[in-house]
Amino acid sequence: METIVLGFVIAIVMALLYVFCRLIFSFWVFPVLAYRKLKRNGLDGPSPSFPFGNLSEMKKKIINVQSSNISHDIHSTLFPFFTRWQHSFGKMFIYWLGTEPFLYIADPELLKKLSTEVTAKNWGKPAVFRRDRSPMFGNGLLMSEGDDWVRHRHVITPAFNPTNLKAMASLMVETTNKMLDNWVTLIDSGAQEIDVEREIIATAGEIIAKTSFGISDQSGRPVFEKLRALQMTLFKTVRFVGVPFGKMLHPKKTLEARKLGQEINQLFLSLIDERRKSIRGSTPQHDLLGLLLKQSEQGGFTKSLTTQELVDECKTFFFGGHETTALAITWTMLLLATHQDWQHQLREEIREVVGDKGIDVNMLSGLKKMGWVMNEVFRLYPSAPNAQRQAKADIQVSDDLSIPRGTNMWIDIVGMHHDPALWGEDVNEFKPERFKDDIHGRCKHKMGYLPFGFGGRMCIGRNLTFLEYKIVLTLILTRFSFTISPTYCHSPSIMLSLRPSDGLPLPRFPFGSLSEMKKIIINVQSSTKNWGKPAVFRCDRAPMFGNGLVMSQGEEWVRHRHVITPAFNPTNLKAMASLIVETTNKMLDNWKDSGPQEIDVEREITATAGDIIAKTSFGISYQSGRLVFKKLIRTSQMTLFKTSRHVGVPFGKIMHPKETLEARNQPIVLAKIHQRVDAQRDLLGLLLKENERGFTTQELVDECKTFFFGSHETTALAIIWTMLLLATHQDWQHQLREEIREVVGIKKLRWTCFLDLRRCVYSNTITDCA
Ligand code: HEM
Repeated sequence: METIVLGFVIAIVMALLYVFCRLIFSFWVFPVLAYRKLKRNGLDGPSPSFPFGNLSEMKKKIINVQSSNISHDIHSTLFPFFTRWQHSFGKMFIYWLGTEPFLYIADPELLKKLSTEVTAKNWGKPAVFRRDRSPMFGNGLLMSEGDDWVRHRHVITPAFNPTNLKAMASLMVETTNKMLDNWVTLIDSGAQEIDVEREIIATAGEIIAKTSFGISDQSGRPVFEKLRALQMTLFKTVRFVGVPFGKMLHPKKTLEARKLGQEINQLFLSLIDERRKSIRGSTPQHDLLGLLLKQSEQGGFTKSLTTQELVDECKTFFFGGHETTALAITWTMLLLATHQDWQHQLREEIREVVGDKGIDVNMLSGLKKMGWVMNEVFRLYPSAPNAQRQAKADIQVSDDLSIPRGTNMWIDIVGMHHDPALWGEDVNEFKPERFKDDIHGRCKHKMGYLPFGFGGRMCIGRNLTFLEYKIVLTLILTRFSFTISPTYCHSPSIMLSLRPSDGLPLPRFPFGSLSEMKKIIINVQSSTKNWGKPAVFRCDRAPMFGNGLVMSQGEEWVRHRHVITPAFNPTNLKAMASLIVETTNKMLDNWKDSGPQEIDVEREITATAGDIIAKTSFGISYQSGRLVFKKLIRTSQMTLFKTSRHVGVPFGKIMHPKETLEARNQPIVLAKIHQRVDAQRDLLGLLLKENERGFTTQELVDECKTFFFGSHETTALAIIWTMLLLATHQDWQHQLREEIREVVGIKKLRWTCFLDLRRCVYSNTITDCA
């Protein structure tokens, strides 16, 4: 017995020793050996500390620089540590992400030598990134290595042949026009600003969903929302990539990323399943997914992809295929807004090349200047700011430089694109003419300009990007012109890709046709989005407003505002007018019939405004509208604001348990929502439509409450105060009545000055009031 126990203990001790040794070797011995080898080659770098490497220094220095002065010198603000280390150690040095040494490269000559030595198949990707980014890209083309990479690339390449790309053009035009029509509606409806970055990303997403996966905006939207959430989880938080057990420092984020990754996998799995079924029944589609499936079913062993590989490719293309292009267009809008001469030149070019006819793909190559602008935008603001590699074998670069197997490399694309030694002293200036007669933009080294990577692993989607970029920009420039607001704040940031950290909102702007251009003001300062509401009020007033538009913040607010704005476009507003007249006349008839006794005007007008909003925004009857309204106002407002409460005091609500419970009014609103099944174009109709696309029922309830309260009482009070002021300023009352008589005419006024109101809430002197 003792021998068994002893044996058991020894086995455990051995196992623990083995795990310990492995950890020591993985996190200490191997990285240090690789580091020493690199140092022997004369490479140096900042001193690391165990186990964070140089991370603490890197994180400390990342400041989100916001400036009203638009400087394109973004390398020194986004990567100040790289700029500093470059000064000390040159364009090639070693730095550490946790316990992983990285060879930093901003030297095009070294890249050239590496590309000649190593074939695409023999490049690996740093294991630390493959693991970290796996919820997003899995083992898709971007992350795969060796023979796997060859197989994937072979299967995917035909999807980007010119015939397939051309076939995508009409969908691109259609989807972009839909976005631009929406801008017009938003402008007409008085929207204060449009977040152009968000709009363009959504449109690029729709384009990739339709063209590569043959799915509608509606089915693609959940994928994008989850991908976006995943991107936020992975790249917006301070994380410790490369630090042993670094994920454990953020267990919540790690689990969230894993969960989102799995949910996205599930969405794609069902998409793939559906397509598999439909392929058997009908002719296969020639989009990316169609090709992947066809190859997988007929391609034989060398060409087929497993279902998991298919899912990973879908994720890679969904993400990689829309955000990068959308960001390039967004940065272009910013640069054209600050360089009106170029905006003008491009518009002129479009006029000459495309004219008033529809866009023909064959014409796009004639848009030469647009090509220069595109290249210059890719230089100054490359959507993919860096590339990573891992050496799969020792690389003998030169007699005195050998890069050992397993070395991770970080290729600083932004660094090279902003290097004055390669581009000259005007490196940080927007000068598209650099690319006039030279596809490398007169860069002193051909490998100094790498917006799409290099060698055999160059971006597979670049031709799709060129096509989409030119189509979208042509349509935007044809319908809109734009300039920049003096309050613009420039703050590029990295969230895997290079983006404006606060989006690119345009405040309401007029639009014109190609022949009649007007100014758009670009206000890239997203102050509205960044305003929050005091938490103490958000919590206290939750029964009344929930997290509806009045109380929502940040991205949530942008999304809600975006959904709701179309409900207030002129067509919808006009349609409300007859209901407003009818409901008001009903109230006035009631006043007339009420005899000489007093009328509480405040109560009457508030109730009528409530009825109006019930009918016009929620399409519900006078009676049911009144019920909701009464419940909301009398319970919430009276309970919340009429009693003396202890807002801001910890557990203050416990001091008023009755009012607190009474203020919860959600069920009545929910019941009303459930009754609505029709598809009207009023506010609730729009919200319900959005509900099907991801607006939660709670958000729906909160918006209904917000609008029920916010939209009737405020207007009613304005009318009531006007009545009081007109009652005390008879001259103005008279002038207004005269004006109405002139403008509207006597026939349309059913009665003026008929009522003899003895009392209203604020005054008992109002007489002859209409
Ligand atoms: C402005 C647009 C784009 C930019 C700046 C861009 C940039 C890049 C860069 C720099 C790489 C090389 C990464 C590396 O070497 O580690 C790359 C690879 C890749 N890109 Fe793009 N890309 C763009 C658009 C697209 C589009 C539209 C798609 C797909 C529809 C796409 C899919 C991919 C894929 C799958 C790879 C991996 C290729 C491989 O390793 O074989 N990209 N891209």
